Amino acid sequence: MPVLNVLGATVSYGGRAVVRGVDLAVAPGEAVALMGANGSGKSTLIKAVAGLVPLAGGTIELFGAPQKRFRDWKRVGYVPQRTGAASGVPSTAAEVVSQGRLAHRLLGMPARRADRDAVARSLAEVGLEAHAHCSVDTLSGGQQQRVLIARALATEPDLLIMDEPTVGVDAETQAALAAVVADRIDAGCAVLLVTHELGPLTDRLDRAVVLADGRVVHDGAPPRPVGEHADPAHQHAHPHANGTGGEGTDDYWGGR
Ligand SMILES: Nc1ncnc2c1ncn2[C@@H]1O[C@H](COP(=O)(O)OP(=O)(O)OP(=O)(O)O)[C@@H](O)[C@H]1O
Repeated sequence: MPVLNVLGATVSYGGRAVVRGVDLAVAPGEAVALMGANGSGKSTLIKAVAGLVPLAGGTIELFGAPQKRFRDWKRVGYVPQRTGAASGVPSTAAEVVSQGRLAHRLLGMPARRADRDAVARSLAEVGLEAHAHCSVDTLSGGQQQRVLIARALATEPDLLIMDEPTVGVDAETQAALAAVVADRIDAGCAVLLVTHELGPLTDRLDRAVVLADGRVVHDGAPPRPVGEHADPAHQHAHPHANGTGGEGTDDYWGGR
C-alpha cells in the first residue's frame, strides 16, 4: 500500500488550474524527487498533499485513508518553501521545533520527556543544538531553514515532504542534511522532495517525477547530471523564461 496516492489531482487558484490531473504514488521507504520549471505546480501539489490547499478534482490518499478522513498527521512531516521560520512572534528554535510534536501530544497535556528528547535530537541532527534557545528571528536564513527541517524531523514521520529544503544552505551543511534524510530513508521513511538541483541526495532517489504546466511529463529514473547540467554553476534554462528547453522538457530529459 502506498504511503501517498494522488489520483487525478487538480488544484485551481481563482479558476485557473495550476495542477492538472496529476497521478503520483509513493511507496513506503521510497524517495521521490518532484522536479520541473518555476511555476509548474510543484509547491501547489505538495501543499495539497499536506492539506493546505483544497483539491478542485481528484483524490489524495495518505496511508490508505482518503485525505478527508485522515487524522494521523504525526505520520507526515512537512518542510515548507523558504518562508523563514520567524513568524513575527518571537519564538526560540526549540519552540518552533516543538510544533512538530503537537500531533503527538494529548490535547492540553504538557510535553513529555519523549517530546523534549525528539526536539533536542532533531536540533542536533541539523547542527543547531547550540541555538536551541535563540530567537529564530536572530538566526540566518539558512539556519531558519534548518529549524524548519528539524521541526519536520521531530514529528518522526513515515512520510517526509520537503519543498526545496536546502535553498540558501551552504554546500557542507547540505551534505550533512542529506545524510540525516538518508538515515530516515534507511529507517523506512518515505520522502517526497521538491528540488531544482541534483544535490547530495541524488544517489538516494528512487524516482523523479517532473511537472510541466501542472501535468506529469516524466515519472521514472532520476536524471543523471550530464554535460553542462553536471556543472553546479550551470543556470538551468526554464521554459517559462525563454520559451525553449529547460527542466521538465524533452531537452532536459535527453530527448525522450
Ligand atoms: N496562492 C496563490 N494564488 C494564486 N496563484 C498562485 C498561488 N500560489 C501559486 N500560484 C500560481 O500557481 C502556479 C504554480 O505555482 P507553484 O508555486 O506551485 O509552482 P512551483 O513549481 O512550486 O514553482 P517554483 O519552482 O518557482 O517554486 C504559478 O503560476 C503561481 O503563480
